[in-house]
This record gives sequence, C-alpha cells and structure tokens, in this order.
Amino acid sequence: MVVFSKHQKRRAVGLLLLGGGAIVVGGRLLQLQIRAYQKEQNALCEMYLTNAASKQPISRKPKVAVNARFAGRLGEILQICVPSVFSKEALFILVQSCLLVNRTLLTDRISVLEGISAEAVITKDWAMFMVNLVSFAWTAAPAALVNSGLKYMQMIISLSFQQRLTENLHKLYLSNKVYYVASTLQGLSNADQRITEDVEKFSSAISELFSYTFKPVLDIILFTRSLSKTIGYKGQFLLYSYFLLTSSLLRSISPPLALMTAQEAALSGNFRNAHQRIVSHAEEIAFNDPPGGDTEQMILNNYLNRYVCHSRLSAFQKFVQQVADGYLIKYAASIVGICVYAAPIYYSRQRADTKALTGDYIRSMRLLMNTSTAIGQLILVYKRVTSLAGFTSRVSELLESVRQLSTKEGRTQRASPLQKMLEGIDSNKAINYDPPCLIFSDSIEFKHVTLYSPDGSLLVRDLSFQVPRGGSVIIMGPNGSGKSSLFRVLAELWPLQSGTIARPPHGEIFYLSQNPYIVQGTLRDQVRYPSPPLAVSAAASGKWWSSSANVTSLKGMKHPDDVAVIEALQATEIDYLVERGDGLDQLQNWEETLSGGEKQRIAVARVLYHNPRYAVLDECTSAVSADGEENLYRRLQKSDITLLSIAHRPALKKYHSAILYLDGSQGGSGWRYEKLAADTTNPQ
Ligand SMILES: Nc1ncnc2c1ncn2[C@@H]1O[C@H](COP(=O)(O)OP(=O)(O)OP(=O)(O)O)[C@@H](O)[C@H]1O
Repeated sequence: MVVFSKHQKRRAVGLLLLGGGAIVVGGRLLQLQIRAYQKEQNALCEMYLTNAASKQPISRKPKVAVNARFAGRLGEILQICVPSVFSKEALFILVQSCLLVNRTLLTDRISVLEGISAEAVITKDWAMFMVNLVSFAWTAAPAALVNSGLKYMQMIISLSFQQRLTENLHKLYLSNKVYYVASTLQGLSNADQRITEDVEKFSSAISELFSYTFKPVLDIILFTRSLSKTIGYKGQFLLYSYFLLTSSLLRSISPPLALMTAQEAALSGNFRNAHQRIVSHAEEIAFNDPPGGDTEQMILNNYLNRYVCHSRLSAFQKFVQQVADGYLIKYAASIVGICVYAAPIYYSRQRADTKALTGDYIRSMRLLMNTSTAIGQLILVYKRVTSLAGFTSRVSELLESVRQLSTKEGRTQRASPLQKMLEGIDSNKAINYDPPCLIFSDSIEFKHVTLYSPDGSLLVRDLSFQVPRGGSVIIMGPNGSGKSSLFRVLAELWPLQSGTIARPPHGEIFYLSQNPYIVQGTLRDQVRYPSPPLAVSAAASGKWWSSSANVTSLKGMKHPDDVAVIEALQATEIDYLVERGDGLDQLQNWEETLSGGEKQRIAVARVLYHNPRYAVLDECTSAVSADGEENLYRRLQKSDITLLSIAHRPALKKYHSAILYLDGSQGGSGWRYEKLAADTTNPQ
C-alpha cells in the first residue's frame, strides 16, 4: 500500500484549496468580463431593442426573471393546458410519471447486472456469466421501450399543451375583433409570432422541464438508497455538499437568461415581420425598387443585424456558461465521485475480497455516475427554468392583452391614456357630452357624435344624421377629414367617445373597404365570404358536402348556393372568371392574380350575394373604371340594400338620396347634411 508523507498530504490539501479558490476567482472575473461585454453590446443594440408598436424601449433590467410573478403566470397558463385532473393531458402526465419511475428502477437493475457480470468475469464463473447475460438481454427490452416511450410522451404532452393554449388564444384573439384593436390601436407587437412560435416553444420547454426535473429527483432518491449499501451516507453527503457549492457558484456567474430569451424572440419576430411586408407588398415595392434592391436590402439587413447582434452576445454568454457547467458538473463531479468511493477502501484495514470489490466497484461507479448526472441535471434545471420564464412572459403578455381587449371594460382600461388626453383637450369642454351609447335599431342614426382619431385629434364635432331604410347617403370630404373613421366607430372598431349611434345588429350591415380582403379558397369562397370557405367548414364538421343532383348544370356548379354565386358574378361583370379556369372550384392565388378592379368587383359581388339591409361602402369602387363604377352602383341601387357610401366622384351622388359633407381640410371639424334631388335619368 502506498503511504503518503505528512508533507505530501499537506501539499494535496493546499493544492485542492488553491484549485477551489482559483475557480471562484476565475468565475468572478469571467462574470465581470461578461457584464462589461454585455454593457458594450447593449449600447450598440440600444436602438435595436425597441418594441416597434409601442415605441417603448425594452428594459434592459431583468424584468423577465424567475420570481413570484413568473410562478403566478406559469400557474395560470398551466390551468389552460391541464384544465382538469380528468383531462387527457393529466392522463399523459400520469403515463409519463410511470415511465420515469420505471426508467429509474430499470437503471438500478442494470447497474446490479453489470456488477454481477464483472464478478463472474473475475472469478471465471461462466455459468453465472451466461445466466446474467440472458437476464441483461431480458431487462434491456423494457428499458429500450421505456426510453423511447419517454421521448414520445414528452412530444405528445408538448403538442397537447400547444393545442390547448393556441385554441384558447384563438378564441380570445378572434372574438370581438381583438386582433384589430391589438394590432392597430393597442400596439401588441408580433401577436402572430407569439401565437405560432412562442406558444410552441413554451409547450416544448415545459414538457421537457417536467422530465428533466422529475427524473433526476427520482434517480437521486433511489440511487442514494442503493449507494448507501456500498459507500454509506457519509460519502454521499460529501458528494452532495460539492454539488451544493458548485450550484451556487454557477448561479452567481449566470447571465440573465430569461430576459435574453424574451429579447431574442422579440427581435426575431421583428425580422420576420420585415420579410412578411415584402411578401405582402411585393408588387408595390417591385415597381419603384432600384435594380440592386438596395433600399429593401438595407431595411432587411438592419433588422437582421439587430437580431444577430443580440444572438451573438447571447451565444457568447452561453458558451462561457457551458465551459463552467461542463467542467464543474461533468468532469470535476466525476473526480469527486471516484474519490468518495475509493477513500474508504484505501484507508480500510481489512483485507480486500477482489471478487466482491470488483462487483461493488462496477455497480457503485455506475450508480455514482448516474447520481452525478442526475444532480448535474437538477443544477442545470435553472437554465431551463429561466428560458421557460422568457417564453412564459411572451405568452402571458399575449394572454393578458387579449383577455383584457376581449371585453369592453378592458379596452377602456387599456385606452386610459387616450381618455385622459381627451379630457385634457380644452376645446372639447365646450361640448356637453352624454355618455357614449350604441343601441340597436332598424335604421342607422348618429346623434351628437364627436369623433376623435386614436391619437386624440378632433375629427368631427357633434355630428347628427340619419340613414333610414331605402334612403342611401353619400359621404364626401377631403382626405383625412374622418370619413372612414366614421365607419370604424359604426363598426365598433374604434370606441365611441361621445354621443349616440343607433344601428341594425351585426350581420345586417356589410362593410366594403378600398382594399378588399381576399380569402384563401376557391372562386366560390371569394363570393361567399365572410361565410367560411367550404373546405374549412366541411373539415370542421367532419364531412364534405355532396354534390346534389338537383343543382343546375352550369359549368363548375356543385353546391346549392352556386346559382346565387354566379348571379352575383354576372351582376358585377366578372363571370368570365368562371370560364377562365376550373369553374367555381378553381383554387388560385387570388391575391396575386386578380386585378385591383376585379378584387373590388368581387367585393361588390359579396354584397349582392349576401343581400344585407345596409351596405357601408368605403371607396370600394375606386379602382373600377368610371362607367363600370356607375354600373355597379346602378346594380346596387336595384337591390333592396340601403347604401352608406364614401366616394370622391360627384357622378355617384345620383345613386343616393342625401349627402354628408365633412370639411376637415379647412382645419375645422364641421359637417353639412343635405337632401339630394332625385335623379330622373337614373333607371330604377
Ligand atoms: N390608427 C390610427 N391612429 C392614429 N391616427 C389615425 C389612425 N387611423 C387614422 N388616423 C388619422 O385619422 C384621420 C382621419 O382618417 P380617415 O381614414 O378617417 O380619413 P378619410 O377622411 O377617410 O381620408 P381618405 O379620404 O384619405 O380616405 C387621419 O388624419 C388619419 O391620419
């Protein structure tokens, strides 16, 4: 046996202390260096880290962190993901927990078998070796199944969470036109990215976290018991003390990972948005873009640089962190584990039984390595938790916003800065405000309505007029005088600030804007919109509509509504579209293929197809030729639809019985309402 001198022992202890001290000092120095680097990079990124919609700089203080707020938000989201103990998600979690318990038991069993194998080899007991081998092969089958099952269940849990959360968000986001208020008025940035990407990342992070927390805890409990038989509790206490020390050291040098995750997601969202703008406005951009595409390149590269700059800093910080993690948790922990096992044997005065010792050694080392890995994983769980905190904050912000915006009270609360500003506008005080009120009635009527833009500018003051059934009104006035804003308030897209609006209930007024929305689907779906596209409604109801035998045999006709669809296309003079392709069933990129005028005609066809009581037309024929426009109005006039139109061409006055003129251009907020003489040349 090797005997160390007193001097050698002192030197070993001294070296150990020195090494420990060097790690602490080195870690601290590294941390200081990272902070300095981060400061420098933040200065560079300052203009980039701006929330585009709210124009608010993203705070660099780690607001997004693992704290009580995070726990509360996480609890709220989890209630949506796992609605009850009898839900399928709860069952999945139970199955995953059973698999995790089995995995730990199987690992323990395998370590025993490995120990026996080693004993059999040392003692050349081949019978025992063969029996053990068969036992090993037998145990490996469930082990393989359990390992793959764990990964599979993790994926299934993640997908179920994502589905629950996204469906919940869709319900809130698409009700009460929240998507409009969120994107245009309340400045919620990149809602699309939060719903599609961040929810997915959150779901996968939380399902991973469950496995990565539950499994190491189980491993530690079970392996500690098994190890106590070979190395006792004292040795394990030493090992755990080492990990405790290491974890506090690692936490002290850790960068603000939660904040960095949230910032990275925001910057990548802005970059994606910039690309989306190119796709949505490809033609408009292509007309004026210089041959090298310099302007758009500069804009896109600018967003890319913001993202890369931040990600580079984040990658460097993670690199430094991983070096420390790898050294202290993977390698140094193994050294401590070996020492803990070897020390009692080395100092023991009893004669060693080589056979028993070999078996014990193999088994203990396997368990020690597994315990070290488990504790290491548990220490590194904080990293997973911090990055989960980043995604939780993104998803939670979205949830809180859409929840608030889906109720009238919530919208008013969020709009409070605007309300305050309006109260502060002196000129408004002259007006005697009634509380704003929107009521349902047979006709459209504005009573003492004062209109503001969202930034608080006064547009129209004390407006009163009525649009009775059959008494169409045309609205005229200079650009920016508030014509479209009048419709926004009527449709409840903007809140009514003062006065009373009476209008028929939803569904009896049809709105057409200058840029018609083209839905994804067939030609038939374009005309039937806002009824859902047939393929979508069939998928939702689980069956496809059958082509019935009694429908007219016009080209492409299959659906009972097709006669009305064709009539609407004929009335708007675009029935040639049916002949041009595969009838009403043709699927095309309509957004790209239809001309501006054709899109507007499709929109008018929608009105004729749905035949509502009122149609609100906001320059909806501006791209149609003058003759074509008159034909469309003539056709609309023949129908039973009362029009409330915005138009610039005086020729259209004759299709209306009154005119509302807004005079915003003279710096005023006045208006004029006059009856129009009936046009005798107008064929009824
Ligand atoms: N989301 C918004 N936030 C702030 N101001 C807005 C917003 N939307 C419109 N405005 C402003 O409100 C004013 C009225 O706009 P509106 O669209 O009603 O004009 P309009 O009379 O229809 O003009 P045009 O004839 O050019 O279509 C404009 O000055 C416009 O800049």
